[in-house]
Amino acid sequence: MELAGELRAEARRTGERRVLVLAGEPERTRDRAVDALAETDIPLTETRLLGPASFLDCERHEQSRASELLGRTLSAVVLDAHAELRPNALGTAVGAVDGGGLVVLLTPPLSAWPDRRDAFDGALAVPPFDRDDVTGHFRRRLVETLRAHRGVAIVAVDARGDTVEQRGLTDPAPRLPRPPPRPPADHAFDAATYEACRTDDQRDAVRAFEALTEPGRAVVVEADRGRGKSSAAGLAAANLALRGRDVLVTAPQYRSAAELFARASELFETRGVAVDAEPAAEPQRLTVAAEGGGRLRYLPPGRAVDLPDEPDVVVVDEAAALPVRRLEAMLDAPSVAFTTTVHGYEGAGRGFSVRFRDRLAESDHAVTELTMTTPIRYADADPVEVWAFRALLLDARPPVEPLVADTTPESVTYRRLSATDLLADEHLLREVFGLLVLAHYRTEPTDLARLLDAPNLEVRALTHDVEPSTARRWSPESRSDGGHVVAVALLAREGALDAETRRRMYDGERVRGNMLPDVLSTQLRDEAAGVPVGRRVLRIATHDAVRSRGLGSHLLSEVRAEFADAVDWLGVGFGATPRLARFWRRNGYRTLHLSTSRNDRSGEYSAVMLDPCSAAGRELATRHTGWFCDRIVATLTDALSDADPDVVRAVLRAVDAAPDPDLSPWERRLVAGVPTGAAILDTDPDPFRRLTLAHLVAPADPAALSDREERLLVRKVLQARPWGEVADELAFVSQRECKRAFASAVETLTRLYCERGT
Ligand SMILES: CC(=O)SCCNC(=O)CCNC(=O)[C@H](O)C(C)(C)COP(=O)(O)OP(=O)(O)OC[C@H]1O[C@@H](n2cnc3c(N)ncnc32)[C@H](O)[C@@H]1OP(=O)(O)O
Ligand SMILES: Nc1ncnc2c1ncn2[C@@H]1O[C@H](COP(=O)(O)OP(=O)(O)OP(=O)(O)O)[C@@H](O)[C@H]1O
Repeated sequence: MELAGELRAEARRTGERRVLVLAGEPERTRDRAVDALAETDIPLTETRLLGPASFLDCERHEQSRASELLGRTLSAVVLDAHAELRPNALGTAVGAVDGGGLVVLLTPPLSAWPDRRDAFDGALAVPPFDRDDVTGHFRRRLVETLRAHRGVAIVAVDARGDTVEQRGLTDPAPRLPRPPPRPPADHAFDAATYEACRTDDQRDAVRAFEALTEPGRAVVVEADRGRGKSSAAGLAAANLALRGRDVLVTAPQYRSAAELFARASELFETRGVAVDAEPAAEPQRLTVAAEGGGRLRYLPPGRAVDLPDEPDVVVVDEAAALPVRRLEAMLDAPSVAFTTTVHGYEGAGRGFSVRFRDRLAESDHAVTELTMTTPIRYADADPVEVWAFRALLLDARPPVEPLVADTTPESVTYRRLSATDLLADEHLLREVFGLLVLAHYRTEPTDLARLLDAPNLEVRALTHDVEPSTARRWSPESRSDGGHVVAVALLAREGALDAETRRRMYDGERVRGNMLPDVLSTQLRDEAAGVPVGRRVLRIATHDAVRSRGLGSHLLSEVRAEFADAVDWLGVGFGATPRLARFWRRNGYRTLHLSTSRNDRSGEYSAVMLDPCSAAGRELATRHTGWFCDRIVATLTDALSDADPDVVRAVLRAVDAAPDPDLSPWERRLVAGVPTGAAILDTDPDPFRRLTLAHLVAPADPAALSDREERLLVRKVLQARPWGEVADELAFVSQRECKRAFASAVETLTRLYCERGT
């Protein structure tokens, strides 16, 4: 097959990538792939195979282990999709191939592929659904994009021979090589640094990093993958070290920061600067040998948060992958840089924006922000990037702000969007997916497949209808009524599980989907929790230009109106923050559980809340509320002793109960002795805990205690923290002062809860 050689030649000439699809029976396409690669000059050392069969003499991984390819620079990746296609593996495969390289995709005959159910589809079939309930929309759309996009060759392979359906050659006019960037007009780092930059974007990023020379600065660089942000940080970090700064670098794995260290080492070398490197294949510590020289060191995030040896500058690479709590800890350094990937082939992460932006803005650091767009590893106009971004919706965005700016709850329409509706209208699909991406930590290509094909998921949205003057032009086949998506909710059907599934779940076996029944039956030991049926709000997001206008609440009330007669409960599990807990409470959801370990990604404790809709739902909620009230005090002094007091307050306030402190006569005398200084908490904290719980869950007078008094009760009484620590945290001038405030709070609680009926 000469086509492969031609594709490779064109890819090399243009610095772009090409895709070769070989469609047919597994063995035939595998044989063809071997021939095709042999026809190119790509060595097997620069080739990887993703799939179950070892038919090429190169490194091979299962699709589930595609992440082994992340950050690699390869000339060819062969993805064998006969047994299954995992969308994440497709994204990762494309992302790992450099300009000049080929992605080879082995598939069943394309016309039949969408209707076949494969192993990945099996994973979308969560109980009580089975594989036949899964649809093939994602793959149908994928095939359409393969057929429609430039740079994609399709060859049908069958017993009669090969049929080239499309050649994938684009015959581009020769392009002038990109001129190297010139140093900026004024710059503090030397010219050699700027000469080492590959693009104007990278130069601008390095220039922005100059700010870190001073304390009190923060620099944020956002880019899609492969734009050279780690390298920019490396060039800057080397300069800071040359100026005597101690630069601490952290990243989820050293692998990501390795490029940063590589650029820094190269710069030291070109400048002829002697460095002491840690003697290892991958030096993680470089110290400038000259007098007054600084250093560059890597520490994993868990150690970096303590800022050992008080670094001058901290560089956090791939910040979106770290929990917000860790990012916050870095703000204690004099200057900090954060680089984050917005659209990666393996998924888009907006965690950084979602929760950290506000905290950064509130910090004392002056913030400089920058975006890098020009790719470095392949040419700017690479058609394979265009195809992959479209096929996997990696660049989906919500509508631009002016289109939605005047939205109100009165101007919107509630819409039930089926997968067919979404597929019929690419704009609508992009807006829905874009909103989900923008508002959440991590959205992967697999999430798109799930949205389009999983039988247990439903999409509900609010659209804002546009005035004719601002309405975008609709293509003739578009079936949308012209509204723009301003809020979206993704709902998962859960529960209604048969006895056998419930038993397996209760015994600790993992049952896909069904997160709330799973938590309630396995962890909270209630086998019957899987009987009622519900809808879990898997995600909800409002366009950030129109938040806090009641749209999220409006969407939830429409969802309730639609489902109240059909389900036993509506529910949610989310990384609890005070604002979010308040949002759910105001919308009628009530706490049943607060997890005892932090979520890996958000770093928050997860809350489970329910809004019962039927007698069975109410029964479920009532018994779990009771158990929650019985255990939460013990958990707060133990596993949850470090939970944020405002999270604890907000989560307790959302409990649907009125716990009775029920103090014995002796306990009342103990509590009554505290305001006068006669008695102390330590004698028996238990009655104080019951009083505090009663007040935080169902206050007799919600304004009786100040926020600070309530935090003090959480920290000291519920979480049993030492007086000194509590006094410091709550900014009391002394422990005495703190104890006095405690005595006064106890006096209020006594008045509210102990004088009744005595
Ligand atoms: C299962 C889950 O999806 S949980 C995660 C929820 N989603 C997110 O955190 C994504 C980002 N945030 C958002 O998209 C929105 O802020 C939503 C969906 C939380 C709320 O939507 P809105 O349309 O703003 O809600 P609405 O106007 O009805 O209610 C506002 C209340 O929501 C809460 N809220 C508003 N903004 C935020 C925010 N950025 N983060 C958390 N809570 C918020 C507050 O309690 C707010 O009340 P306030 O304005 O008096 O402080
Ligand atoms: N100035 C440079 N000099 C030499 N190589 C560079 C330079 N900038 C980028 N590169 C190369 O381009 C590729 C991408 O760069 P880098 O890893 O810095 O980008 P990134 O935006 O951090 O990407 P990722 O998100 O994939 O980690 C790397 O292979 C790197 O070696």
